[in-house]
Formats: sequence, C-alpha cells, structure tokens
Amino acid sequence: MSNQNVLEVKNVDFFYDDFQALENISMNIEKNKVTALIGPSGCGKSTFLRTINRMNDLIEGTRLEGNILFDGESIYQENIDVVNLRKRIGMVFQQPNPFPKSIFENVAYGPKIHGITDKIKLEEIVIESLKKAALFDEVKNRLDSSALSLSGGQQQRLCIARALAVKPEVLLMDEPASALDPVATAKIEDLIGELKNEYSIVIVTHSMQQAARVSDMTGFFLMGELVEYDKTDKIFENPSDQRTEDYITGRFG
Ligand SMILES: Nc1ncnc2c1ncn2[C@@H]1O[C@H](COP(=O)(O)OP(=O)(O)OP(=O)(O)O)[C@@H](O)[C@H]1O
Repeated sequence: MSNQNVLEVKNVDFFYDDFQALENISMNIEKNKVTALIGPSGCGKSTFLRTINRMNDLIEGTRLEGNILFDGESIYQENIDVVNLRKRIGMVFQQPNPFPKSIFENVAYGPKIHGITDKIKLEEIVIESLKKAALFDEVKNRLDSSALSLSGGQQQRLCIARALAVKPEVLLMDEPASALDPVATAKIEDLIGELKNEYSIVIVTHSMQQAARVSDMTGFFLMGELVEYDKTDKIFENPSDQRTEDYITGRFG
C-alpha cells in the first residue's frame, strides 16, 4: 500500500438490520489532508464516518461487509482493541458535548483513562491540547471553571482539544460547525487548516461552501453510494458525474 493513505476503504456495505445504508464504498483517505464528505440528508455520510472508528458497533442490529485498513491493518479484524482504535481515530460531534466538569478536567479525561496520572504531565498535555485547538489564550486564566460556562464555539474547540489530548492520528468531524454562528464557524475552519499539518481529517458537512473552503479531497454521497471522489477543486469546478454537478449547482438536495 502507498504510505500516503492513512485509511483504505474497500468495498464497504453497511446495514441497519435489513436496511442497506452504504453500498460498495471504496476510497483512499490521504494522510495530512482534509477529506470532506458531502451529499443530501440521509445519504449515509454520518454512517460512513462512524464506520471508520467502529462507532456503529454501539448500534444494535448493524452489520458491515468489506473492510477498512488503517495504516495498512484491518480495523474490522477480530480481537482488535476498539478503545485503542478510538484513541488513534478521534471524533468530534455536531453538538459540542463537553462533560459537566472543569475545562481542565475535560481535556485531562482521556489521558487519565489511558493511564497518565502524573500531575505535571497532565498539565502539559492539557495546555498543549488547548493551544492546538486555538482555545488556550481564551481560557488560560480559568481552567478550573466549568466547561459549560464557555460559548458554543469555545465548547466545540474544547471538544477538539479533548480529542487531541489522547494524541490521535485521525480526526473525524461530524458537522462540527453546524450548531455555531458564522464567527465561531470561521474559527473552526481556520483551526481545521492548522490541524491538518499534524492530523488527517475527515469532515462531514452540509455546507458545500465549507467543503470547498477547508478540504483537499471531497466525496459526494447519494443514497448510500459514493458517486464521485476527487480533488475538491475538481468536484466543485468540473465534476465528472452529472449527479454531482446537479447537487453542487443546487438542482437537488
Ligand atoms: N441508528 C439507525 N438505525 C436505523 N437507520 C439509521 C440509523 N442511523 C441512520 N439510519 C439511516 O441510514 C441512512 C443514512 O443516515 P446517515 O445519518 O448516515 O445520513 P447522513 O447523510 O449523515 O444524513 P444527515 O446529513 O441528515 O445527517 C438514512 O436512511 C437513515 O435513516
């Protein structure tokens, strides 16, 4: 395999009981790039995102066929350590969901679970993660305040800091800015641009403008299929498939 691909998705079918939500998805996700997943509501973007760190395992009656390789190794092989997989492939959700604890404790939580107890080490990780999430300057004097006292945009950056604290390689983001105002959204988008130097990012977004602004690669999903996957410029300027063109020009969806 080429080492520029952090993930290789191979012929993935996905079912919720009898309902097939994904059909024969294959795509390579490149290292240190931002990959955007777009498409109309219900086309399977979030389902697909959750197959990448096996979050769908938590939903009863689901089944996956095909395979996903992460760093060349199947994440669907038996006996895989799913907790470790989710440490390496972190996730940020649509609604900021900080714990009702202090800012510090939110970020320290993951490292603590993974066995780090040394106070100085924890403090280092918290500060570094808050800096990487472009939040440190805004909260450095109130690390012991409740995370719930932060604005929505700050809470989302805190959730990003929390995800970064366990040193993931991939960051999955499911519409991370859709609950935020334009200023907070712009901050998240700037942050994504920074983070790709160090992480590989896969982002689901309803906003084609956002996909065009932040991503290197874009995949267009329609009714469970990956219709087209290419460089973002190509998708938005000269798509190969008529259905992609119809979608990006607003003719449906
Ligand atoms: N837990 C579930 N159980 C059963 N069906 C589900 C479940 N989650 C999603 N689905 C179905 O799978 C299909 C894909 O849903 P998914 O949420 O992945 O789409 P999406 O493209 O992310 O949509 P949106 O943009 O609205 O979030 C839909 O038909 C949806 O109804």
